[in-house]
Amino acid sequence: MSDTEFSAEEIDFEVDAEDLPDAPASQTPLGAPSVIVDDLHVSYRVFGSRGRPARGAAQPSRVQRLITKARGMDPTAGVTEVKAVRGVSFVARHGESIGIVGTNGSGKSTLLRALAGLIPPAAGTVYVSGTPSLLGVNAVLMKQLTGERNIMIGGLALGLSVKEVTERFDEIVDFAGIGDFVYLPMKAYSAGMSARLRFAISTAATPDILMIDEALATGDAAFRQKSRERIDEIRQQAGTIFLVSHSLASVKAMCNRVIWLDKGQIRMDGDVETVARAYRRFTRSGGADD
Ligand SMILES: Nc1ncnc2c1ncn2[C@@H]1O[C@H](COP(=O)(O)OP(=O)(O)OP(=O)(O)O)[C@@H](O)[C@H]1O
Repeated sequence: MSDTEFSAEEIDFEVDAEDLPDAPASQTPLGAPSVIVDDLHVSYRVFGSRGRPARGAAQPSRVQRLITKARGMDPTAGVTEVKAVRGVSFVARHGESIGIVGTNGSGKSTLLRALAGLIPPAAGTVYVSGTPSLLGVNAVLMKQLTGERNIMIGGLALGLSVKEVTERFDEIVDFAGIGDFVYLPMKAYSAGMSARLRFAISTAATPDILMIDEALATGDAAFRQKSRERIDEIRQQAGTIFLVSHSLASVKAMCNRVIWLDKGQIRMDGDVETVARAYRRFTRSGGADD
């Protein structure tokens, strides 16, 4: 779950729309399926929650109750199951760039993490052809280390060799536009600088399947333009991109298909114009159904 909360009014529909022409029709013919999602369900189990457990929620076992008690928590408190993704199915192909939109809590980040294999499905299956990278180095970047060290760690985590990271170092720093800040600990970076460096590292390896979660929310028009070009390059090399974003402008600029999630289910899946129009209408009506 992202730390950031957005209300429907805050969703940034028009940001830099003029700077970002809509994504051109892909030059790359769509290839074979890269990701097949078949009736995927993902749940979180929240322990120690009070109140009535969700219908069908598992009761804590004797061992779980003992652990809860040993931790000084109320052993009678229930286990609540949050069904974050409920029966999602779709096929993504090489060469596609898919935006995932939906209001807060609709399950976008959970879906992405499940596609990347970071959380196990409660039911259903995800088939992946290629290596997924969830703008992936987030987990390994360490704020107390310099950008330079983080470029090496992140590059290695993405499967590059030390030699390859060294060769691409200048290019990554240039792309991120952080100059000599690369020699300072990342905790000294602004949110925008960190986001740009993360993007630069994550796309240094041309992943087969690139998943981006809200990473482009920060960054000026020039950086967004560069990111878009990089995403097009990856797409042309027949990669698949998933972009979770609250900004319809980013989705329109970077994607050629949109999946709209609502309460953990696919509400609409189709071309950018059609889905964006319907989603905009939905959020402007305060999230009420027509
Ligand atoms: N670690 C967690 N433990 C328990 N519940 C969680 C956890 N992460 C997410 N959830 C719940 O799962 C549901 C889907 O959350 P998720 O973060 O996937 O939605 P989202 O569409 O990405 O939301 P946002 O736009 O706010 O980032 C929400 O009800 C959320 O409260």
